[in-house]
Amino acid sequence: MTGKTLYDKIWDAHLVDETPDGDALLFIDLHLIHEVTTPQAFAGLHANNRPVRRPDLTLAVADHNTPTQNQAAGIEGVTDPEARNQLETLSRNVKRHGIEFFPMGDLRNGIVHVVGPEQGRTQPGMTIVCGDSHTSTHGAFGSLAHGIGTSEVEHVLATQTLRARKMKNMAVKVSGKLPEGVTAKDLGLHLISIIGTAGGTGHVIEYMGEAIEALDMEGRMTLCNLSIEGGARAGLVAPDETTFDYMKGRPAAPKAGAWEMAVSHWKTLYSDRDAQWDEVIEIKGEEVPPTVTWGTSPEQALPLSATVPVPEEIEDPVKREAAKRAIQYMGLTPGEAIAELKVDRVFIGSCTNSRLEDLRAAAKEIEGHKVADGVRAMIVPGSGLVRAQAEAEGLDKIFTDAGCEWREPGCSMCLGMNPDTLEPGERCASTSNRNFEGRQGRDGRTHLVSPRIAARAAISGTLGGKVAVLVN
Ligand SMILES: CC(C)[C@H](C(=O)O)[C@@H](O)C(=O)O
Ligand code: SF4
Repeated sequence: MTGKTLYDKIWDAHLVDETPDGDALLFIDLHLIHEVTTPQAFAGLHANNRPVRRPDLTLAVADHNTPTQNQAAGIEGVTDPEARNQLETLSRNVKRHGIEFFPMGDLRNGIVHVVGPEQGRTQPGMTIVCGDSHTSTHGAFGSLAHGIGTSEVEHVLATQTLRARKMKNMAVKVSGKLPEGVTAKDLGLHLISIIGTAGGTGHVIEYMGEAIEALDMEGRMTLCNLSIEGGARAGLVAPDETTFDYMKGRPAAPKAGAWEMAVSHWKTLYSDRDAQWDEVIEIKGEEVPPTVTWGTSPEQALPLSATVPVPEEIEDPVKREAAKRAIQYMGLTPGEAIAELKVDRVFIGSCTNSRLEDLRAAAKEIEGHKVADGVRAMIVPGSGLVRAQAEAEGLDKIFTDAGCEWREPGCSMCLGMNPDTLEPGERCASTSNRNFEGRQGRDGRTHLVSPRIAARAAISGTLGGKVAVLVN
């Protein structure tokens, strides 16, 4: 018998039933919900007069369309009628079904993919779903975590199971060490530039190798978060001491004797040496450059030191056309240095990069500098707890002294469903994960980068982050 991958192990442990042609039913250990993708799901339940099967395995937050200022004013302070309606509907639904909810303004509230791990609700070996594609983030703990659609949200609410089909196994092996200053964000974007946005389609990606083992949990979450942008619904990292250290003592983590038992189970969660892989990608850690997207797709990513592609030099006709269009939308000139592009805005936040380590990395660059003239920089912590801890460490002071805006938690300008948006034509260095046309506001231009590069862009005014030497 051949060995199993980590994905195979979690799948097998959660299989309730499977037909011979592969239609399976999986038990779901944790269902995360937010205001945008649940209203119809609850409405469907109510129409059929069904209860929520396991409110105890469900956790709700309000994150996508919450404003990032004056959250203390509550829903009353939300002016957009659609946003307000979604927030009110969620509050009503969680109350009716006895679901734990961290409302806007609660210190524990924040972006769903920051809150689950922070609370210790996300645990190794679990199956985790949410009506949100970046649920892949939670795979950093060695849990099978992926996004689902609204009709599936209704199904999980009603039954605590999910209809699923087994995906394929892809291994991404990263050997050696990442160069100094190169982060999980650079690695994720670099990988997508190699495999493309469809490269992981139909697969679960397991990240492994020395460079992955060396990542902290924040880095692993960043990388797993980006799996969906590479086409894979889920990403995984096998749990290890780094995982257990992060989890220990978190509110929902197992306590006392249960902790030891949990850890000994979690230690069985790895891919066997003789596991079968459908696809293997190998990357040398040393060769991963600081990476930035220049276009309107996460795969249009290049080293920060590169120049904007010249479409005529691209052989593949589909890619050539895509590059032409992206260059036009992004207001670029073929052949110009990416590092020299001037930015108008900087956004440090989103479920990709809004955790404490991300803010620390940004603060390290910004400390003692001022935001460049004409640049507006917004720092949006991923949760109220991240915000409070950052303040306890004085990071907010570093940011505000430099002239950055220090905001309250939420998805914010990652997708601009709240008042935080780009103006048409504005160029933004953003630590988020999507850069398609209009993502951060109509005609806004997004360059996806690490917190380190974003912070340097804020103080230098250019993507490449060279702080101008002032001569007077
Ligand atoms: C609103 C939600 C459905 C969406 C997603 O699933 O990813 C959002 O979080 C995003 O990042 O675009
Ligand atoms: S921060 Fe962005 S990517 Fe993450 S859940 Fe919110 S909108 Fe989606």
